[in-house]
Amino acid sequence: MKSMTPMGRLVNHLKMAVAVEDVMDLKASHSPPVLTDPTPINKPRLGIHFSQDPFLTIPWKKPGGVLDDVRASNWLDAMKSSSPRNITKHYGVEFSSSDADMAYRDWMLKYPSALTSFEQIANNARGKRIALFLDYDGTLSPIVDNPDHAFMSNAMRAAVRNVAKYIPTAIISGRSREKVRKFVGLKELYYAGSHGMDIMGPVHNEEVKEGNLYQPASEFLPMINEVFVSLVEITKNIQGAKVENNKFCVSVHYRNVDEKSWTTIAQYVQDTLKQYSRLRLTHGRMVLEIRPVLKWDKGKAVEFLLESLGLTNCDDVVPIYVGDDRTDEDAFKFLRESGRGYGILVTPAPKESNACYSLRDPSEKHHVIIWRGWVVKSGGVGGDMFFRVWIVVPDWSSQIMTVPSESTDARYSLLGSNDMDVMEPLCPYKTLATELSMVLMSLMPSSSPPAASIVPDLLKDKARIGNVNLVIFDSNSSPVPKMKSRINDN
Ligand SMILES: O=P(O)(O)OC[C@H]1O[C@H](O[C@H]2O[C@H](CO)[C@@H](O)[C@H](O)[C@H]2O)[C@H](O)[C@@H](O)[C@@H]1O
Repeated sequence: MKSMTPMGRLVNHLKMAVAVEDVMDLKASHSPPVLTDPTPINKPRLGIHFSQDPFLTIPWKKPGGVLDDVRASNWLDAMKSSSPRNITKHYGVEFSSSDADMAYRDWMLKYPSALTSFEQIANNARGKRIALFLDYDGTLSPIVDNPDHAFMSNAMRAAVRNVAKYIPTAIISGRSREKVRKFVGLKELYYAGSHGMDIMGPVHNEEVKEGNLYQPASEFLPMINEVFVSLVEITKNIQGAKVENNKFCVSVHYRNVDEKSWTTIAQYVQDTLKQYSRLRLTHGRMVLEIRPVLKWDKGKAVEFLLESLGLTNCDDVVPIYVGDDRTDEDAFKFLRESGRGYGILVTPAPKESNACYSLRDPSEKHHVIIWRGWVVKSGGVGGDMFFRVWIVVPDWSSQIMTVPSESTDARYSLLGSNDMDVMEPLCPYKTLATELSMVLMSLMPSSSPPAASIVPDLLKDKARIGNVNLVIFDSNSSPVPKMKSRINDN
């Protein structure tokens, strides 16, 4: 029997999901989720087991809006602690930086660094399939004051593009799907916008603009638009406040608002929510997020995508989720509770989490190392068999890379945290550079000294390298097969 492609499985799952929605929709007034696939939907097959009631049971409820993860009296505290920008002053308590370091080190006993634990994670995943789920803001892009300027770097984009060649990769964001997709700019990924309420598979055919969608909250669209307009209006005189329409949810940003006005902004949001009993509030980093009272979150989105990819109930699948925010906890929790995969929390300050590992420095280079590592470990580039070849440098006069033979004494490791530094001298060959760096990583014995400080010198002085083999890289394909044959030639 012909095996189904991931996209075929997604389409299939979308059909099932609509059926799920049928079961969920006991109130009959739902419009069905958008489904661009015209095939009629037949009987339900519940791949994902949802409760029959799609709405949250609210144990604590005021008339009107629902305060989800905080009580009204704690809004201000929650707002203050929502974004640990300065770890020497966290939860209002001053720390010396050495105290903060020590606290962080203690905390890391519970949430070890994903960087230093990479080999261990990779060994546990050996021979298994990895699925990668990435949050966007604060994970792939640095937190910045203006949400419209939260761009990810080209190096990060290249790394995600590369890992997605070998591992199913999804972006799960609180942003609208369209916006986050525009920021990321990679059509080959899965995207779940609006905290997972707007899911789309990769678009392979340029003419099909929207791909296949799953939008479990589509009935809330008019309500969300209404709330957006009203929040824009009432907050317009609060300097620095910004209201963002994320399609199935609305973000009210207070990062640039004077702390004295936070109570006012919280009051406005609370007043608005009172008029909408079917909306609830969650907290993000310096942002209040208003969303439907639906049992749907980033954890559900991960579950949905695993199902769509045919990766549910498989012992050989290791889902990895990387995120920085409270809303990512739903995904960490899903992985933890289902006993599968690992959550990696990106945070500069200790905090309780359902993640297993941590990344302190949200700087791109750490992620890049990890994604490239996954490519190597998943057999995409190199693999163990290439661990005994030495170093790669570009020949600047042509797009030819040179590989010293084993007779050279250039044994340097790129598994340290500085290998992005190696990329810098390779800028003229940016596309190639990422491939190149991945190969380097796969080629270097992990126990050897860091190459980062040495490679720039090597680039300047090729005479030091000794015997070289020439390997022509094609930036559109993995360089390894060519390299392999070249090495075997010797
Ligand atoms: O799930 P995410 O992809 O992490 O999205 C969550 C929110 O991210 C954005 O806000 C955050 O990042 C901004 C840019 O760095 C920052 O200015 C803001 O303070 C952060 O909260 C986005 O603008 C929101 O709409 C998302 O809900």
